[in-house]
Amino acid sequence: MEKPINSTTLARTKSDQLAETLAAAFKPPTQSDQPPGTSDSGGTLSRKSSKRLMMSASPGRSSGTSKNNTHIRKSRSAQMKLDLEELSSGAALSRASSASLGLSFSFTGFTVPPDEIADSKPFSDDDIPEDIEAGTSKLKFQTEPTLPIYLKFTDVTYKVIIKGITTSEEKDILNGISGAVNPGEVLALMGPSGSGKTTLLSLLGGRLIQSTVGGSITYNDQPYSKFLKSRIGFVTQDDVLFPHLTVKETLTYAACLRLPKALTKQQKEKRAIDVIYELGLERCQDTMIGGSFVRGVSGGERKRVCIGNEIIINPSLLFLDEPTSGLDSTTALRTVQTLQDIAEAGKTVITTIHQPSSRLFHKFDKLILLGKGSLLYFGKASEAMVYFSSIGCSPLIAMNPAEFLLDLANGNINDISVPSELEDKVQMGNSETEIRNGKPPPAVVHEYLVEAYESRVAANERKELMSPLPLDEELKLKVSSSKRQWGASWWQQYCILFCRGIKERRHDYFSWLRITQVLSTAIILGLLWWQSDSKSTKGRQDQAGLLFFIAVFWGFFPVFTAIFTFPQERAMLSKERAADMYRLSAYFLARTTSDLPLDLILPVLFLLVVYFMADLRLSAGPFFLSMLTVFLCIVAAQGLGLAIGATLMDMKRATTLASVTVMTFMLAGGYFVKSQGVISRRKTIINFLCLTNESSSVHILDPIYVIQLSHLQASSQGTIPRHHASCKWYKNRQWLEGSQCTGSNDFWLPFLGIPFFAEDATPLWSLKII
Ligand SMILES: Nc1ncnc2c1ncn2[C@@H]1O[C@H](COP(=O)(O)OP(=O)(O)OP(=O)(O)O)[C@@H](O)[C@H]1O
Repeated sequence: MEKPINSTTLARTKSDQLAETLAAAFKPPTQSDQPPGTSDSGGTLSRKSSKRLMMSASPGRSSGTSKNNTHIRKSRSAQMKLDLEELSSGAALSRASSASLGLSFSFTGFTVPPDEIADSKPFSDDDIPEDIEAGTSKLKFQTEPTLPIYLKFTDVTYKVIIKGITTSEEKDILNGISGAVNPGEVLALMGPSGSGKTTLLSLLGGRLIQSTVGGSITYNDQPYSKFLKSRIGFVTQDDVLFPHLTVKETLTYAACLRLPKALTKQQKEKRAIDVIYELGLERCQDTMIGGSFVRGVSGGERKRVCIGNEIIINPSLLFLDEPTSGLDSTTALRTVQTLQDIAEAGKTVITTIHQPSSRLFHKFDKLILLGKGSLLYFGKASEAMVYFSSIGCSPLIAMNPAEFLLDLANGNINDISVPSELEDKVQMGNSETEIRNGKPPPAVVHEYLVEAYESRVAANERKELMSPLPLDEELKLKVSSSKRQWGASWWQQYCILFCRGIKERRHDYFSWLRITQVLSTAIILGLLWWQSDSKSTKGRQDQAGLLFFIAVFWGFFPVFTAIFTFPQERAMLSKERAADMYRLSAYFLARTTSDLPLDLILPVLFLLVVYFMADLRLSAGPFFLSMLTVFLCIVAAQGLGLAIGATLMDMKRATTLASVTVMTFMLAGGYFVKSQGVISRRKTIINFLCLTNESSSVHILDPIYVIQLSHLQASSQGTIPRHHASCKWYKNRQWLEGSQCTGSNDFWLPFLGIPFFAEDATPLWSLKII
C-alpha cells in the first residue's frame, strides 16, 4: 500500500524515478545534464576522477571514448557474458550517477553505446592509472583471469544464544538480509555501529558457519565449499600481522604459502614484489610492520599490507572489514581506489564501511544499508538518495550522502525531512510514540524505514538487482568442488613456517630485556656461589643447591614463554587456516621446533657465566653434561608449555594453568627434596609427577640428581649419598647397583619428569629408581 509522504520532500516514487533515470540513461548527455564541477560529456561519468583525468590526457583516446573505458575494462576483465542492455542501464548507470551525487541529489545517467564497447581496445599502458593522492604512478592491478564468482544471499538471518548464569536467550543479529553482487562490482555494507555489518560480512565470507544461520548464500549458485577457501580473500577489521616481519617478508611468506604449487619460488617472490608496487608500498617494503610495542609502518600502510596479503592470491571474492577505519580521508580514498581497481580486474569486492566521505561513497557500485540487523536499503549506491527521497526522507541541508544515510539508519532525523505519516505519529503522541523535540523517536524511524523498503521497493526491481549473470555449468562445478588446494607441499609448508617463526621471534630472544634478565640471574648466582668449594661434603652440598636452582630455573622459565606461543598466535592461526594456507600439523611442528635454536642460545650464555664464577668442576665432561641437562630441561619445559597453550588456545586460561602446573611442580619438588632419604615417598612423588605407576617399566631420570651425581662421580673422592645408593644404573645391558656406578665413563641422559626409556627398549643408559 502506498503510504502518504511529505509534500515538501522530493516525494517521487521509486518507480517514477527509475523511469526518469532510465530515460535519462538512454539519452546522450548534454552540458546541462552535468552536475556542476564535472567536465563535458567525455570522460565525465567514469567512476574514478583520477582515472578520468588520466584517460582524457591519454594519447589516442578522445574524450568521447574515454567515458566508457571503465565499463569496457570492467566488462572485459570480468570475462562474463554481460548483457549490453543491462550494462548500459545497470552498472554504467549506477556509476554515472554516483559521480553526481555529492554535488546534487538529482539523478543523471548516461549510456554506453554498444558499438563503442565493441570498439574497445585491449589493455594498454595508458590504462595505468595515476595515483593522484600519492602523487605517483602505480602499476595496474593484476589483470590475469580469475574465476568469476557471483555472490547472492537471500533472507539471511543470524541469531546468537546468550547464556546467562541460569538462563539463556536468543538474540537476533540479522533479520532477512538479501542482496547480490557481480564480479567487477564493489558492494559496500553501511550502517551504524552494531548494525550487523561484520556479522554479515563474516557469513558471506564463510567465516561464520553455524547452525543459527538462516536463508541461503550461494557462490555461482552453489553453496559454500572448501574450494572457496583458496578463492576468497578476507581482510579483517583488526590487522592480524606479525609485528617483527618487514612488509616484504610478510608478503613473500604469504605468496610462498598461498600461491599455487605450479609457480616457482622466484615467481612467487616476484608476485609479492608486484603487489608491493601495486599497493604503493615500495618505500616501506623493508620496514617492520610494528605493533603495540614496536614502531613500524603507518596505519594506512599496515592496512594495505593486509589487503596485499589477500590480493596476492588473485582472489575471486575479496571481503574487507572496515578497510578505511582510522585512515585520513586521502589515504581512505586511495584504499577504496585500490578496491575499485581490484574489482575492475574481475573480482567481486564486498566491504564494510563506517563513515565514508562523499568522495568515497561515490566509488561504490552497490550499497546495503543496515539498521539494527535489518535491511534498510539494497541497490545501486547512486540511487540510494533517490530512493530515500522517494519515501519522504531527504536532507534539509547540504550533507554528505553517507552521513545522511547513517543518520537515518540511526534514527536521528535532525536536519532531515520526514514523511507526513511519521509527523502524524509525533502529533498523535500516543504511548507508543514518545515525542522528543517534536521528532519521532529512532525506533519509529527504524520501523518506518524497514517497512518502507519491504513494501515500496517493487519485487521486480529487487529481482532485477538479484538477477545473476549467465553462468557456465563449468563455473558452477568448479565452485562446488570440495577439493582443497594447498599452495605448497607439507615439507615446504614446514620449512616456510620454520623460517618465518625464527624471523619473527629472533627479536624477542635477543631483546635486551631478556638478555639482561638471564645475565643478571647468572651473575647473582655466580656471586652467591662465588668460587664454591667442591672438596668438602658441605661445599658439595652447596653446589648441589646451585645445581638444583639451575635445573629449576631452566625447567620453569621456558614454560612461561612457551605457554603463550599458540594462544598469542591464535588470531593469526585461525585467519591463515581459514584461508587454507597450511596444514595444522606443519604449523604445529614448525612452531615448536623454530623456537628451539633460539631457546638454546641464552642458556649457553647463562651456564658459561655461572659455571666459571661458581668454579664448578672444570673439565669438559661435567660441563657438557650440565649443558645437556639444561637443554633437555628446556626441551621438556617447552613441550609442556606448548602443549598447555595449544590445548587451551586462550591466554587467560593458559596463564592460570601454567601457574597451577608450576606451583604443583614446586610443591612436589620441595617435598621431594625434603624426603630425600625416604625412598618410598620419593617414588610416589615421581610416579605422581610422571603419571606412571609403580608397575610401569618406564624409568624416570631426574636432572637435579644427574647433575649432582655427575659432579660427585667425576671427583674421585665423591661418595654416593645415601639416597643415591638406592639407584640402579642400566649399563652394558645389565643393571648395576648404586655403589657400582662410580666409574668415570658413566653417562646419563636426564630428562625433567618425563617418562623416558622403557626397560624393554634396551636404552643405552638409564637410571631406575627403585
Ligand atoms: N557472538 C555474539 N554474541 C553476542 N552478541 C553478538 C555476537 N556477535 C555479534 N553480536 C552483536 O551483534 C551486533 C552486530 O555486531 P557486528 O559486529 O556485526 O556489528 P557492526 O555493524 O560490524 O559494528 P561495528 O561497526 O561497530 O564494527 C552487535 O550488537 C554485537 O554485539
